[in-house]
Formats: sequence, C-alpha cells, structure tokens
Amino acid sequence: MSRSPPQMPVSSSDSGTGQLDVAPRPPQSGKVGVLLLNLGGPEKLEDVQPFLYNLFADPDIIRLPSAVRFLQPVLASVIASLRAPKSAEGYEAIGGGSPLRKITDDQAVAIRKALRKKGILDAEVYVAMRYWHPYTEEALKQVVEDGVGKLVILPLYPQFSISTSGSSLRLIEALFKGDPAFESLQHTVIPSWYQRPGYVRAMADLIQEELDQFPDPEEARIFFSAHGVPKSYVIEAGDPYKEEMEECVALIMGELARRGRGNPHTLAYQSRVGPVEWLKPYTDDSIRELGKGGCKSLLAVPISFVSEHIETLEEIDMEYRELAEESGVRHWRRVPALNTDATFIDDLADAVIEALPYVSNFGGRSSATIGSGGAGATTDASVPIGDLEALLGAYDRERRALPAPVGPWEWGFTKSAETWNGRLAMVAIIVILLLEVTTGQSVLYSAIYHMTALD
Ligand SMILES: C=CC1=C(C)c2cc3[nH]c(cc4nc(cc5[nH]c(cc1n2)c(C)c5CCC(=O)O)C(CCC(=O)O)=C4C)c(C)c3C=C
Ligand SMILES: [Fe+2]
Ligand SMILES: [Fe+2]
Repeated sequence: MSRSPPQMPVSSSDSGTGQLDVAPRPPQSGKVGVLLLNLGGPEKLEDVQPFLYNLFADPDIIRLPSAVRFLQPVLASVIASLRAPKSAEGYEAIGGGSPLRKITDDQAVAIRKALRKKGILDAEVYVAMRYWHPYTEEALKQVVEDGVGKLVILPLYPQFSISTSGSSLRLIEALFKGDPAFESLQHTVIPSWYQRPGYVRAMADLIQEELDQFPDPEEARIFFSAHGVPKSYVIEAGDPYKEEMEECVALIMGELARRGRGNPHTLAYQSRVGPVEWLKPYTDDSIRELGKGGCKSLLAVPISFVSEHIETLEEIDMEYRELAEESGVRHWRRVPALNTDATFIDDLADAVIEALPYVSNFGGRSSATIGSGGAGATTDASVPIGDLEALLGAYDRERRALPAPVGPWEWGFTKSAETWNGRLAMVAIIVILLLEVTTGQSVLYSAIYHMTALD
C-alpha cells in the first residue's frame, strides 16, 4: 500500500477566512460571472490519496462534534491512507483518473456559449472544485481579478445535499466573510434545479432513447441509482436530499408518462462508504431482488450527478452490471450522463439568466424573499434563489453534529457518548490506529481496512 504523506486540506468549511491575495479590479457592474461548483476528482493515481484526504477532512463529509473536531485531520489521514488502494483500483479501471475536470470545463465553455447566444455577451464561467484542482479558492480569486460585478453560484448537483452543494457553499461563505475583496461582489445562489423543465426533459429524452434499444422497451424497468448519503444526514440534520431526489424521479416519470411511457421504476442509493446506515434501498440489494423477482430488462439511470465519473463508469457499468447479470437480468443498459447535452446546457443558461435579478451583496438580503419553510425564495424563476447565508441557514440551521460515516469510530461520536470517557477512548483508538498504520499490519488495522474499503 502506498503511504505517501497526505496533502493538507486546502481549506475546510470552518477553517476561518483566509483572505484572497489579489488586487481586485473594480467590479465592472455589467460583467456576469457564473461559478460552477463541483467536487473534483484525482487526475492521476498519485492524486487519489491526497484527494481522499481533502474529502475526509471536510467537516460536511465527516461531521464530528465540535469538542473533537480537532481530530479531523488525523482521522482524515488514517481513512484516506486505508481507502486509497481500493479507490485507486477503481480509478485505474476507468483509465487512471477521474474525467470530471475535463467534463466540467466542457460544461463551462458550453454554458458561456449558450449565454452569449441568449444575449449575455459579457459573461465568464468559472469552475470551482471542492476537493481537487481547480480549487474553489483559485476560482474565486479569478472572479475577483476579472472584475465580475454579478456572480451566479451554480452547483452542478441537481439536488441539494449538505455533503455536496452545502459543503461548497459553506466554504464560499467562509471565504466571503470579512474579505474586502468581496464587498462589492453581488451574488446569488441556485441551490438546486432538479425541478427545472429543461433538466427533466433532457433526462426523459436520454431515458427514452435507451428504452428504445431494448428488445422489449415496454417491459424494461427504469432503475434510478442515486448517490447515497448517511441516513443521519436526512433524519438528524434535515438534509433535503432524499425528498428532492424522490420529487426529481417523480417529475421525470411524469414527463415519461406524458410521452406514453408507462415503464415500472425503482429508486435506490449507491456508493455507500463504511458500515453505518445510508439511505435505503441500496442499489446492490435492489438489483439482487429485482433479478430474483424475474426482472429481465434493466435500464440504469444515474440521477444525482450530471457528468460521467468513477461511479457511473466503474460502479454502475462494471460492478452493478455484473451483479445484475448474475442475478438473472438478461438485458442491461445505462443512460449516459448529461455532460454537455444541448437541452440541459441551454436550460442551465436560462437558470443563470433567471437568477440575475436576484443578486445582492454578501450578508445583505437578496431582492427576493426567502421563504420560511425552506431555502427557496418565492420568485418568478423556476429555481429557488437566495443569498448564501439565508440558504445555509434554512437548509442546515442547527448544524448538528452527526455520527461519522465510518464505523469504527461511530460509537464514540454519538450524542449520548459525548462524555469525557468517550472522548478519551476515541483518542486512544486513534493513537492505536496511528501506531498500527505506521508500524504495520495487525488485527485492528485489517478490520478497519476492510470497513473503510467497503463500498
Ligand atoms: C450527489 C452526489 C454525491 C453525494 C451526495 C456524495 C456524498 C458522499 N460521498 C462520500 C465519499 C466519497 N465520494 C467519492 C467520490 C465521488 N462522490 C461523488 C458524488 C457525491 N458524493 C462523485 C461524483 C464522486 C466521484 C468523483 C470522481 O473522481 O469521478 C469518493 C472517492 C471515490 C471512492 O473512493 O469511492 C468518496 C470516498 C461521502 C462519505 C458522502 C456523504 C457523506
Ligand atoms: Fe461521494
Ligand atoms: Fe464508489
């Protein structure tokens, strides 16, 4: 196993407010910037471990009680080094790295072109990754350098989750806070956009095209596979992810029904990490059950992400396909990710244009009213729009600590265990782990290795 030293986190959402070291051009009030938020991915195999470190060092990915948050870098380092070999195998299987940077860059170019076509001539689109290059800090620095006057923040996740869009927004909030470079930068956020008709249409188009390739297009089951999150995010922290996902699937199925497609469908959740409970049903269990139940034709639809990535190219195309075939499915297909699909890009450009009237200064109220029941503002736009503070407040108001998504430490991080005894025991476990990781294999080490490699 390679044990290269993990990279220090570029930042974490509570890492303070490192100011951007740039001399901002005075904002040209007409210049529009679009900041695309994404997660980023390792571009080569050596990047895998430091990428994983950045991911697990994020307090929105492993949520620790504040009293033990200082342990996060140590935990991240241990988990990253244990998971790296398994993760690297996956990246090796898809050509040695993640295609995410290239696809996101292509999406940025396509959105800029679409904006120009729609009359927004002075617009630039920036890519801001959370865990790998180009980092969010670098993108924002460029935004300021370019003198952008109005910034539309657009996460490339159709549905909101604390662990994805929420994490990126929290980082941006920390960078904005107290930094004079941002005082005159007006912004607005489009927190989720799964409900936009253009997105729904683009997904229905792709599904329809694939359905027609089956020998029995009417019988094929549409199998939506969403990326999972730990169940506690939804139950304890109020993550709207599950609700938005279910609504999204209902909208796509409604569109297909209007087109005369009455296929059966399933929604399941993939890619769980560690042994704590994630959203159910799990994709692998569902595939087994469907196969056992006599399902012969299955169309997999990745639904939580709009680019091809390791989990479409490796997990779905290789692992789940094999599982489906072993379970008795005869015909298997997978809907491609939207990537730069024309209907989809055009709709995102419309979303940006609809958002422009709602920009405001950081810390101020946007001109739209933020509804009390959710994060969305009531506007004419078909996406909820709001400023960062209001959005994060509405989605994750209490910012409650959650059990870590990795099992061996879970018992020590639950609310009932927030006692000194528990904390000391946790510290002891981490010390043992560190000793084992640095000195070699042991029972505890290999037990945890298997748990962190669980997918
Ligand atoms: C909407 C999409 C995603 C959610 C929700 C999400 C939550 C989440 N992820 C992890 C842990 C890992 N994610 C990893 C890769 C990865 N995750 C997403 C999307 C969501 N994650 C994507 C698109 C990718 C792939 C990026 C690429 O390189 O192509 C990884 C690394 C890969 C691996 O080892 O499996 C980990 C680890 C957690 C813990 C979590 C919720 C708390
Ligand atoms: Fe993930
Ligand atoms: Fe995975």
